[in-house]
Amino acid sequence: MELDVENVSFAVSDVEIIKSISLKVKEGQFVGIIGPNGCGKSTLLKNIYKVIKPTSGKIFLDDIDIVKSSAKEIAKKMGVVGQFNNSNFDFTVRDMVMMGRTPHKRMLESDTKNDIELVDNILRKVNLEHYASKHFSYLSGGEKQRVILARALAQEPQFLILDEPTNHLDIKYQIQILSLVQSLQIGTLAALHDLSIAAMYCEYLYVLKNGRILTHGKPEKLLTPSLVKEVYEVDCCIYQNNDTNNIVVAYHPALPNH
Ligand SMILES: Nc1ncnc2c1ncn2[C@@H]1O[C@H](COP(=O)(O)OP(=O)(O)OP(=O)(O)O)[C@@H](O)[C@H]1O
Repeated sequence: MELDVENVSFAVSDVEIIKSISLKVKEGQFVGIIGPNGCGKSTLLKNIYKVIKPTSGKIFLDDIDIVKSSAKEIAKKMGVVGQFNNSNFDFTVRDMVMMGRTPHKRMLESDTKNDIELVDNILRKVNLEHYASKHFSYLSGGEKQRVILARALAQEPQFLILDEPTNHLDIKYQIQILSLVQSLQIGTLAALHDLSIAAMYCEYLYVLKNGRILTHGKPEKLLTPSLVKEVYEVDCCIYQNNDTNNIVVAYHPALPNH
């Protein structure tokens, strides 16, 4: 599915947090949003996954008007891994992942053999098969993050929204989870903090600053030391690793009184 965001703004008490943002995620593309803390990444994503409503603008997933459609209708197509995933209820890991099937069910419909097999399969993919009967609230941050991704995958989404999905993950799971998402070959829009990781997985990047799109492009062209300086106020060098071909961003430490 293709995401089309057109001139979306969102304001709270007349203060515009995101300003006339337009972006596209084409069929099967993995697109990243980067930018400093507080620039509006989560606010933009929340508009797209319907937690908040844009003050103006249009959001379409293929021909589905996200602003006008019901949350259940959207959940059949779009999986979401949000930033804060604390649950006040003491569900098991299996229960949490099974919740991903809800949009595809009628009220009070019980779990089918297919649902159970699907959930088992996804738990294996995120290395949580031995955690199925553990309580979600007792898990570590990284384990919780993998459960939330597993729940989104159980929705069998045709589009994914990820808000800093690798937040709590060690490097093995960062790579495992993003590779897993990449292998799905569905449209994905992800807010990411780590620029080297963003360059490794994203085909296209949008840079947000002060609630606006500052620039956008393919990582290998877009990411330059001057852009990083402008956006993050940090000096860096950027090179392509000969062994992996990955683009690597290496930061200079800040000098005292800098
Ligand atoms: N409902 C709200 N009311 C008032 N201010 C808000 C609201 N939601 C977000 N903001 C403000 O809007 C700005 C953008 O927040 P947002 O969470 O979108 O940033 P972000 O780019 O995701 O940041 P981070 O990288 O730190 O997660 C912040 O300054 C935040 O305090």
